[in-house]
Amino acid sequence: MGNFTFIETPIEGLYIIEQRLFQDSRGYFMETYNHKEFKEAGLDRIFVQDNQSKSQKGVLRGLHFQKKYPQGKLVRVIKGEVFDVAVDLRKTSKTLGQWYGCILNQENKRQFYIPEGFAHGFLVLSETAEFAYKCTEFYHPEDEGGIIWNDADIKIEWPLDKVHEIIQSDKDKNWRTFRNYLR
Ligand SMILES: Cc1cn([C@H]2C[C@H](O)[C@@H](COP(=O)(O)OP(=O)(O)O[C@H]3O[C@@H](C)C(=O)[C@@H](O)[C@H]3O)O2)c(=O)[nH]c1=O
Repeated sequence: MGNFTFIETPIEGLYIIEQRLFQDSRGYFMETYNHKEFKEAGLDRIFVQDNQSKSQKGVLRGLHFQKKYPQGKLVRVIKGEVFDVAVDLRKTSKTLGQWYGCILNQENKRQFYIPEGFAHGFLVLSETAEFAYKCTEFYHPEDEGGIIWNDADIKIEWPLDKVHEIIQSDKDKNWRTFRNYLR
């Protein structure tokens, strides 16, 4: 039996991943990535960059993607809690424009696998959150794209009742709409 459970979501290619937790008197141990097991689950990807960020409550990062150099992302929360969202931007997908969101926190230790072709973002629900992720492509700042977080067509149900204010970068306040992206 493997250490990972891959849970399908309503959007093809998006997975919630749970790991076996080995607890003992010292604390716990878990694998967070295992190429063989991911490959057996159909996620035969090479990750080339690992990132980590810390954010205050109410911080909303996203919705980001890269155009010519799309990134698959394996994301998780080390400390705190976020509402994490992926939006299907694959132009031939039957779920184009649909979103899926999940709670990632230090207790559930869930990971979220977001393949290439999605926009990604998250809202921090705890006082602070430390977020870590692996990417299948390098960061190309000149190639970065985005969709506005509150797009009227995508209609993400952000849990805004759990934060007092939304804190964003100027870049993230000014992304285009999904309609504009489709043109
Ligand atoms: C993402 C990234 C940023 N940076 C630098 C550029 C900038 O000066 C600083 C902060 O960048 P940003 O404001 O774009 O960081 P951030 O808003 O955290 O961007 C991230 O958001 C989430 C939602 C994602 O999905 C990620 O792929 C990534 O786009 O870090 C890198 O050097 N390498 C990277 O891979």
